[in-house]
Amino acid sequence: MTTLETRDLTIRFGGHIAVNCVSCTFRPGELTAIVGPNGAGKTTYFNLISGQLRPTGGSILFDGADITQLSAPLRTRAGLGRAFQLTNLFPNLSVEENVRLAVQSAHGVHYDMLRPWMTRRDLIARADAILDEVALGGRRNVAATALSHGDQRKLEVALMMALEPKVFMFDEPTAGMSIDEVPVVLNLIAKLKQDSSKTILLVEHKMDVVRSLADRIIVLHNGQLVADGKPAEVIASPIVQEAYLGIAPGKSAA
Ligand SMILES: Nc1ncnc2c1ncn2[C@@H]1O[C@H](COP(=O)(O)OP(=O)(O)OP(=O)(O)O)[C@@H](O)[C@H]1O
Repeated sequence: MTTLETRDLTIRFGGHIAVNCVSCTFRPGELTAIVGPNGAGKTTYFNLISGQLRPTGGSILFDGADITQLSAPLRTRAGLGRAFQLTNLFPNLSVEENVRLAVQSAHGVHYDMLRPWMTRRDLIARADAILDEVALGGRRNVAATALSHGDQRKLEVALMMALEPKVFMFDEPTAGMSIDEVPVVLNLIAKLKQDSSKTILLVEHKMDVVRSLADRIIVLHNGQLVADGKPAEVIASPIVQEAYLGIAPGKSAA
């Protein structure tokens, strides 16, 4: 079964082809790491899938439906989860308020003067559980904008979890985090993996993170898909050794 598929997905910026005819399928219960050197097209590929960019060629299928022309918000509503950027959210609201709003949105609960949201104990409990999972319970009353970089990344993950998507897309989720903050996010992703109905895509530079989490690795290089397979096979392949890890054939990877 396939949740998500890109067919010959392509985008040109002027004369430069940032993503070049990438065909790939993503399945539930599988965490696919997307790796490749700087400028390989990983983030652009993510932006195409989540709808931040429109392709110049090819198509994207989600649950069998062609979503190539669907807006980013509609893709989110359909179940494609991409970590939010706090600038697009409510930076002056507290951590707790942000998570509650995301939970509320996921359950289709809108502002209702006759029924204050505080009566929805189930949704409040869900928001509290997510805050605990991302280890932000102690920061619940802090304005999102006042969080440390690491805590902001955790809040982004919390908001994505609150929306209960079918596909989770993580773009370097631990980038810029201090060493003691990293395990919280990695453990969260590992926990998400236990739900076999979820499809997880992870763009990641750190090979130790990729090794510990990935069921499969795809490699982008100059916008093209150059390798796709089990982590051990892909890491050992000559193209990854040379193009990505910068290791001459015949030598072993670190
Ligand atoms: N909006 C844009 N306009 C023009 N060129 C762009 C645009 N976005 C990306 N590019 C170019 O497309 C190529 C792929 O960039 P992208 O950010 O997707 O690479 P990446 O693999 O995510 O790199 P990194 O690992 O450094 O984040 C780069 O050459 C980049 O300069």
